[in-house]
Amino acid sequence: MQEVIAVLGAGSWGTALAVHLASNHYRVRLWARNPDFAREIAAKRENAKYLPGVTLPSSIEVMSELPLLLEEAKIIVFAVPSQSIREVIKKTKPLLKGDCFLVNTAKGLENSTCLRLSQVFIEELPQYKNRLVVLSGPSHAEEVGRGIPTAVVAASHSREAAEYLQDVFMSPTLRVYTSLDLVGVELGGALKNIIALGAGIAEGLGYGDNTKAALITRGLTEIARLGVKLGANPLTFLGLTGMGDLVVTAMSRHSRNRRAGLLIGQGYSLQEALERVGMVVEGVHTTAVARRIALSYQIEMPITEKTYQVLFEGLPPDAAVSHLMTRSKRHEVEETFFQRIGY
Ligand SMILES: NC(=O)c1ccc[n+]([C@@H]2O[C@H](COP(=O)([O-])OP(=O)(O)OC[C@H]3O[C@@H](n4cnc5c(N)ncnc54)[C@H](O)[C@@H]3O)[C@@H](O)[C@H]2O)c1
Ligand SMILES: O=P(O)(O)OC[C@H](O)CO
Repeated sequence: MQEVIAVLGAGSWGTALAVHLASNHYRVRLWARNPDFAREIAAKRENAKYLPGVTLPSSIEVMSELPLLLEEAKIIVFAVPSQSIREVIKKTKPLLKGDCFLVNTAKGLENSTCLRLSQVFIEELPQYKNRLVVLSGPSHAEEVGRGIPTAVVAASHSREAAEYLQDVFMSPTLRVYTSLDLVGVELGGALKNIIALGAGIAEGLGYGDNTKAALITRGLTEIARLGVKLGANPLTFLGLTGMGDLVVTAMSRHSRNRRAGLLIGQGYSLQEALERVGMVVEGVHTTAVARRIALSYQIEMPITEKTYQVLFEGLPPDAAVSHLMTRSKRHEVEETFFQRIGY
């Protein structure tokens, strides 16, 4: 019999990962904090609110009692929004046995501290530093839940931990690579949501594929600029958790960030857009945090800045695009910057 894996968070991603891990023959327990919601999913064998149309195999136990859920769990997968990660770690902390592995799948930065989420884990649970793995990459729940071929990255401070979780998640439909560049992997996963919001806004304004391609590629430049400053390997941003996730989030019909941007571009307020999407839109907090970091390091992030002004300062979306288009002229490749850092 395979190990028990606890998945914390019965939203779209937690549910899709639970289904995937069950198909890899693990004994999966899925945690929904609301007992009625847990009972509903268990009875229907479907998470109709967050992942309709995907059947949960009978081997997945859905529950709301955390102590029961974590009993025997060898691997604990966190799939709640980034701003809830610390709260859920704190709840989990007294129940951990010591020899389990922790997997973070949330993509964001903590608003109150500007920390990457692995830093939040390590602050709360320093003894788990080498048992913590971040799973990231272009992976929409709606596709992973249906077994559509997908490739992701397992990143960790520990090669052994990354390789262990690579084996756990790997399947004929989910290909898993490993990485030791936690900074690059986490920043790529978090910051792409800002650009996806921007791409959605451009689409909502009625602009075309050229505009989106420009936002994606120039967006990647500013993500890498900040990432390198914070210690990431620039090549990580060309990989699955960088370019890969940026492309899928900016382009996919499943993306919550793109959808929220689309609604804002069409004239809805931020609040209205979030209500209509009805699931977490990580890019909103991330835009505010990334802008704060960029200002403190004096890193130029024009798309992030304009997205911030649209979301929080009432800048009309068409004016934001116009500001970006009429910035002072420059070279595309910032040779001096990359030479300075040795690449
Ligand atoms: N949905 C995807 O395709 C996908 C893919 C990869 C990564 N992610 C990341 O996974 C994270 C979760 O996203 P999602 O799409 O599943 O969100 P979601 O909105 O579909 O679901 C979030 C779930 O977390 C629960 N939750 C929120 N706060 C909680 C708390 N304090 N305690 C317990 N439960 C809480 C909600 O009730 C809900 O069930 C995000 O960081 C997202 O970026 C999502
Ligand atoms: O649907 P989104 O925009 O939250 O994106 C989900 C994942 O991060 C895609 O890899």
